[in-house]
Amino acid sequence: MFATEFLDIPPLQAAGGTVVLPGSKSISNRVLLLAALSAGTTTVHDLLDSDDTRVMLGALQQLGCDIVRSEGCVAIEGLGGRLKNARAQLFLGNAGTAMRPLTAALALLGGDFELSGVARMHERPIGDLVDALRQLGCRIDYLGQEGYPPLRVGAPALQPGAPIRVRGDVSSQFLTALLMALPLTAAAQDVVIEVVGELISKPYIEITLNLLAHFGIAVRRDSWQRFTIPAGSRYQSPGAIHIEADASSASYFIALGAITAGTSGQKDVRIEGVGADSIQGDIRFIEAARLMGAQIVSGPNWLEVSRGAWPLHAIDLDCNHIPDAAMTLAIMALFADGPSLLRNIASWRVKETDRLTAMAAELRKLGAMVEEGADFLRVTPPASPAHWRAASIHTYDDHRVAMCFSLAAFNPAGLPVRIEDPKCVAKTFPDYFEALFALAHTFAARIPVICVDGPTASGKGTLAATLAHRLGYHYLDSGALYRITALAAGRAGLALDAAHEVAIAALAQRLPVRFVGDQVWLDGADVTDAIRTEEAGMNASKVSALPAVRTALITLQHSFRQLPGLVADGRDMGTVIFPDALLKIYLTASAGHRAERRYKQLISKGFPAILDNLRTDLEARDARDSSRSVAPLKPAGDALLLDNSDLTIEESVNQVLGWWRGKQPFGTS
Ligand SMILES: Nc1ncnc2c1ncn2[C@@H]1O[C@H](COP(=O)(O)OP(=O)(O)O)[C@@H](O)[C@H]1O
Ligand SMILES: Nc1ccn([C@H]2C[C@H](O)[C@@H](COP(=O)(O)OP(=O)(O)O)O2)c(=O)n1
Repeated sequence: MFATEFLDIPPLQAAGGTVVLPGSKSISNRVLLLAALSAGTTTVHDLLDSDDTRVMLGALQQLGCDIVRSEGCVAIEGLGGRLKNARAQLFLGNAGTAMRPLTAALALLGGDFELSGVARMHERPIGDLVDALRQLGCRIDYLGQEGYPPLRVGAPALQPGAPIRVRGDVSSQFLTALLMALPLTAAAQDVVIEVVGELISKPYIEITLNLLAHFGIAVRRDSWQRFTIPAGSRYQSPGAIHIEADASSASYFIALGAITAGTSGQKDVRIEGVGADSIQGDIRFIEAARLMGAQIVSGPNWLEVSRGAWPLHAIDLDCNHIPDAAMTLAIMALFADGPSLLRNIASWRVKETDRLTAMAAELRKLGAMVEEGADFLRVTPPASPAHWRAASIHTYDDHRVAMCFSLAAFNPAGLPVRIEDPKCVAKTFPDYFEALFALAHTFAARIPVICVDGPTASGKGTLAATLAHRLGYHYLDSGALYRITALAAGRAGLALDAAHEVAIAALAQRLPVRFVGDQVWLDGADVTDAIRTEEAGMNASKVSALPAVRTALITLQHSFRQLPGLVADGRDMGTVIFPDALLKIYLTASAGHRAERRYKQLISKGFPAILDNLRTDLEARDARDSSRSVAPLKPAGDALLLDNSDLTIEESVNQVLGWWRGKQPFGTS
């Protein structure tokens, strides 16, 4: 997951390959609650691991539910309709799929509960559900603003009998919450729910009914107005259940296939985990994508998508049946041959954020003309590539805003897109950007590189690794490659001199090296510490002076240039390996400072060190690195010099991040 302040996505060119999608949030949280209410143990396979499911699991545990996780599945021991803990303070984050159904279930089961969430959750209405539950005799009090969480739930004085009326035109989650909870009161008589007003998001109700059937509750539905839970209904665990992948998440990859030409190796985008026969309403996004020109084929649990019409066809569509996935249509509209109208999407206003306003504001930043109505959005794409803008997309703590706007990186103007707070995707798809980058392709020249070159112990590694961490970029420690080569040569019995240049270069060419987090593996052995000694550094300096060795390592170094970007440190990153890098830093510090830093570093790691010797050695290494014939250590002509003798690490990092921001087209957001 990218937990950075922002993620800059370089201009993307093409996409192809297979993505395996995470489980559906809607199905996951429904199944968790139903499993908890049931008698018996339910083993849940492919459960989504995300913020919202963690919130639900945490709440169920607080209520006394036994939950055992193992590889690929979670076992829930059902409470059989009786809570073990009837007092709890439940913090439910921003998970509507936890707040609403838990409110209903706990209000019927009775106890002393407080349900709260993040600030945005306290702005999301729940009054219609509370009103419906109060008709039954449930005791629910508002602890803040009337009609919104946080709530206190007490013991009910249930008066079953009359039909329960609930509004259906604000959020279908109210009806879902009642449908999932009311079987608790249906032991002796039928329970009837009547929907007041036009029911929105019907497909989500279909998911609820489908899952209830899995758990032994056969709800009778009369049109979309009246639902009857038959007397004698009892939750019964199905034993094991598989969670379908999230059809709303599939929308980003369906759109990806529709707007991109395939890569040379792979024509289509293949999506695994969900097929056209999914029980999720958002799967009907397929129809909308086809209307816009996408070519889609499907089989059991998979979809394959490729570009058909290009540019895409503009559409005029009632999106009430696919409220979440419709956000992706708004981004596809940027690539259409005229204005697209997305209608009947008023529910966007009460989601994670006011999505109508948010989408309009962010689409405009990209250069689109957008008309925002009470319940519609009209998107006119930028008139030509020159009308596109490089935008920093504010994401409003809304996972879907972050995910759908990433696709704007395929703009024809070749502009990057900045996604602010990219970790908000954790709500439903923590590894979304990794999945996107695994399929997306762009020219290497478009993948940004920051080079940090300089003498030993100037702090290159520290600076480069920190920059990479802060930007979500890959990190190349090129010195490590020379250190590993020297180690491998030594282990092969080769003297590190010109006489063995060809043999050492041959070793370097097929270096069996793997970087795993902070660890370095050579041929199956952990060499992380072995390459960090001063002797290893000196040996690296020796092999690095051999021209054939340098040539042998070029391809390996270039292979680190991957989406979304790279920070590389060494001696010749800016001069030889990545001469087109957007930002080149030449980092220095006085020999005295450097010797002292290295001394402290070695001592802290438990390596013996003598300060004077270190200084002599590093000056010898500087001299060799700077005077060799090939790729000598020197600043690139366009490098920015940074002497950090008197700077802290944080000051150096901030200085370079400031330079980096100054080179981006997004302004200083
Ligand atoms: N600006 C700085 N001020 C003080 N110490 C630093 C600074 N930058 C790095 N260091 C410390 O100096 C030591 C050497 O840094 P390192 O990144 O390994 O250097 P290099 O990669 O250039 O050899 C580390 O212990 C690091 O914490
Ligand atoms: N791009 C590079 C990186 C390192 N080298 C050589 C020269 C250096 O003395 C050794 C070791 O580099 P490394 O960056 O690991 O060394 P320091 O951490 O700066 O002490 O490798 C090189 O020639 N070119």
